[in-house]
Amino acid sequence: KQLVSYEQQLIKYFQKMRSIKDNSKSKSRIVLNILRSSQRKGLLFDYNLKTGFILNYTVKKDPQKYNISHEQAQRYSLHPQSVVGTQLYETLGLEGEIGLAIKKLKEWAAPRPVEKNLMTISDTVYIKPEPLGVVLIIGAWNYPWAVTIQPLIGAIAAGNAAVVKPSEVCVHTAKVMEDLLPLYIDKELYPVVTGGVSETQELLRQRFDHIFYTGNSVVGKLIMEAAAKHLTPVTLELGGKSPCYIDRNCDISIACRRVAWGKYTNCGQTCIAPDYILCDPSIQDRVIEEVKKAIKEFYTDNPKTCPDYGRIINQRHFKRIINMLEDSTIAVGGDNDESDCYIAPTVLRDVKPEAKVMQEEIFGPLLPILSVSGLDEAIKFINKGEKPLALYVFSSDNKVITRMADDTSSGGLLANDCLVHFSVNSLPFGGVGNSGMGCYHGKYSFDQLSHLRGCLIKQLNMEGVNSMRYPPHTPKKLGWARFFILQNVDLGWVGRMVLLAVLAVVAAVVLKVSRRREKHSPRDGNHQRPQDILSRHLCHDTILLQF
Ligand SMILES: NC(=O)c1ccc[n+]([C@@H]2O[C@H](COP(=O)([O-])OP(=O)(O)OC[C@H]3O[C@@H](n4cnc5c(N)ncnc54)[C@H](O)[C@@H]3O)[C@@H](O)[C@H]2O)c1
Ligand SMILES: CCCCCCCCCCCCCCCCCC=O
Repeated sequence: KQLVSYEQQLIKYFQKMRSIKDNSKSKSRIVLNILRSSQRKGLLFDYNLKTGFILNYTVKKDPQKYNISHEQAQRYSLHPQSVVGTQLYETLGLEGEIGLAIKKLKEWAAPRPVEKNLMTISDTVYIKPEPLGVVLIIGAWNYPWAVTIQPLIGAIAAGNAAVVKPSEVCVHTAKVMEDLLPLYIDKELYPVVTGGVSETQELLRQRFDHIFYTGNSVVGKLIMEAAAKHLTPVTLELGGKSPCYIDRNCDISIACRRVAWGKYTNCGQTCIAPDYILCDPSIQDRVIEEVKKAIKEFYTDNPKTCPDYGRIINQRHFKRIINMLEDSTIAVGGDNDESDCYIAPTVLRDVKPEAKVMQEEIFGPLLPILSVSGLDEAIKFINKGEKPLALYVFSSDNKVITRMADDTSSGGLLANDCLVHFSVNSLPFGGVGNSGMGCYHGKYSFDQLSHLRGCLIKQLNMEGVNSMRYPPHTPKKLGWARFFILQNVDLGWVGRMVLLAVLAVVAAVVLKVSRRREKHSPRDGNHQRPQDILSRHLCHDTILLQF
């Protein structure tokens, strides 16, 4: 019943929207009004809740409908992962984000009172989150649901309309999104636009209120350039080489199992995969052995036939990754099959910083090991490169972890594990420097896609207090202004009222006295020494503070 009346309301609004031609600003404003009340947002989420999961099952169950074979569905349509893997790595996170947004939306969207100073003590001072308008979401192919729908959840929660542009590289997923999203969320508020680079470029020529892009740093610069033409703010979720330091002092077997999971999940095509290992040469052989053991444990002796081991997304990427092997020594794996886009989980030993595999983000199942003499050298090496999206450190010594955290910078830092920080929705997820700007997940998505409007509501009374800011400006008034502006207060409601009354009386007395004095002295005739003025003001401050 509720949904029916909600839809009727929407229809009414859409009719109104259609009558406004070519004025995206007012159109989006009307869109926003529809979405503003949290109850309505809740209803939208009820629609959305179904989305990710139905997408997953529908295509798996009925791939013919999308004109693709079961094998293609397995490989490309949702994820180059297994059916269960897709849920673990993609839709589980979406479910969590949707649940959290439903639970917290009222709190996130509510006005946020802020600290006050003496000047604003009797005013209402707060931050009002408001929608930005229409957001353009450009997704990447490697976790197509996670990186496209998760920003959409934030956009909807924050009350925006959004244009969704899935990556053309995962062509089947894009088709599925285009077909199925409109069945569960409103196609006028959240249209899906498919297509390749030229379609994305055409979209980028339009004026949006925010662009949320996930993909590589080269295209990230083009996105920012296009956005600059309209002064549109951007979130750039980029990639790069995420280092992984394994300290001598740690349980190497557990560390390597976790690193192997982080690296070979989705065949290494994960933005936060550990790109390479830094370790002392004395533990390299042990590391290789333990990673090898983990590969066997996860993907059997023959990963090619293991349903949990993925494939490279296409032959262009396959060739790019194989080329990186050229000047390095293979310690584990290395076998591959171009016709099947298969590259075995691979470990490379004694890799030099100049090696091909170290020149760009690998984004594939190759794990180079580089020697460093210890933590200092590891930190130096990391700091020579661009700031990474993720930084991993494995150690049983908390001092090592703290030093790594203190002496480096990265989008996120994870000690003694890989990838899982992505699933913690109380942590901001995003890059820094070359790995991106802005962040999302949980409340951060809401804030990222909202305008945090600073609001100060005054009354027209208490004009006497304002005399200190009106000309003629005098050192004395400045002293008072300093005091009123620089003192932060948190006295509670009763305390505020008492202090306010006292201050009003004091201000009135002080102003009366100073006006009387000004009457008897010329306006510019102030010959007092600065230190006298200062000490007098300090004295006033002290008296007032005693109140
Ligand atoms: N930080 C993150 O959350 C995150 C998540 C996933 C991937 N990534 C990074 O993304 C990269 C892999 O993705 P990709 O870049 O191969 O994805 P991609 O090729 O799918 O490109 C991403 C999007 O950019 C658009 N695009 C491509 N070329 C364009 C151009 N010239 N102009 C305008 N738009 C263009 C595409 O249409 C697509 O929608 C890796 O570097 C990875 O680390 C980052
Ligand atoms: C106690 C067992 C809990 C198991 C939780 C497992 C959660 C796994 C979450 C991994 C997250 C996958 C990373 C996806 C990154 C997508 C963006 C980059 O490409």
